[in-house]
Amino acid sequence: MKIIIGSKNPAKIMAVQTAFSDYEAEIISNDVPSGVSDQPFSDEETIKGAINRAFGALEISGGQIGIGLEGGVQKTEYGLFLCNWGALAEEGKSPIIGGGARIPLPEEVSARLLAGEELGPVMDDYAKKVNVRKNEGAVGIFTNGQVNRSEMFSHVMKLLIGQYEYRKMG
Ligand SMILES: O=P(O)(O)OP(=O)(O)OP(=O)(O)OC[C@H]1O[C@@H](n2cnc3c(O)ncnc32)[C@H](O)[C@@H]1O
Ligand SMILES: [Mg+2]
Repeated sequence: MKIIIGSKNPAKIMAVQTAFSDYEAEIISNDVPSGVSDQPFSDEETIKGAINRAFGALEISGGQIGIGLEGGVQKTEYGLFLCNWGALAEEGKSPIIGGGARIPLPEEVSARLLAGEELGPVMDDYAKKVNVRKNEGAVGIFTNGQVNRSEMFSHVMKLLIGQYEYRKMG
């Protein structure tokens, strides 16, 4: 089975590899456009990005399964929350969707996003680190390393693969 991930981000790739470790699968990664803004600003937009990446990955490399993982933020009464969504695509079928853990962002970070900046660079600046988005992620920083970005996406992957298996059982 050939599985294509619609991203070259190592935190995402690691999550997909871990999730499919019990499968005999060839896993390929490819940069695929999300078709939504670089900084998605709602669950809907983030889900759409994940689905676009999943089908885009399938189209580019012609495997059996395309995976799209997308990060965004969602406004709530309690502040701006991190949101992360995943989609699993199979040719001719409706996409399987699953969402990740969510936590609020500190006011200082939210204000910059609301002013139009992207979370990736803002996090590097805030944490005084390089490439936070490819490593522990915002979730890793704000949970003191208890849950890093790859673990968060691993959980999303379990939700996707579980639903994929359930669908296959008929
Ligand atoms: O290469 P791709 O797959 O695009 O990976 P990415 O890190 O840009 O991730 P997304 O496009 O899914 O995320 C949308 C935006 O939010 C940022 N982002 C999302 N989650 C993050 C996190 O946990 N830590 C830091 N930045 C994050 C990311 O850098 C983008 O600006
Ligand atoms: Mg991106």
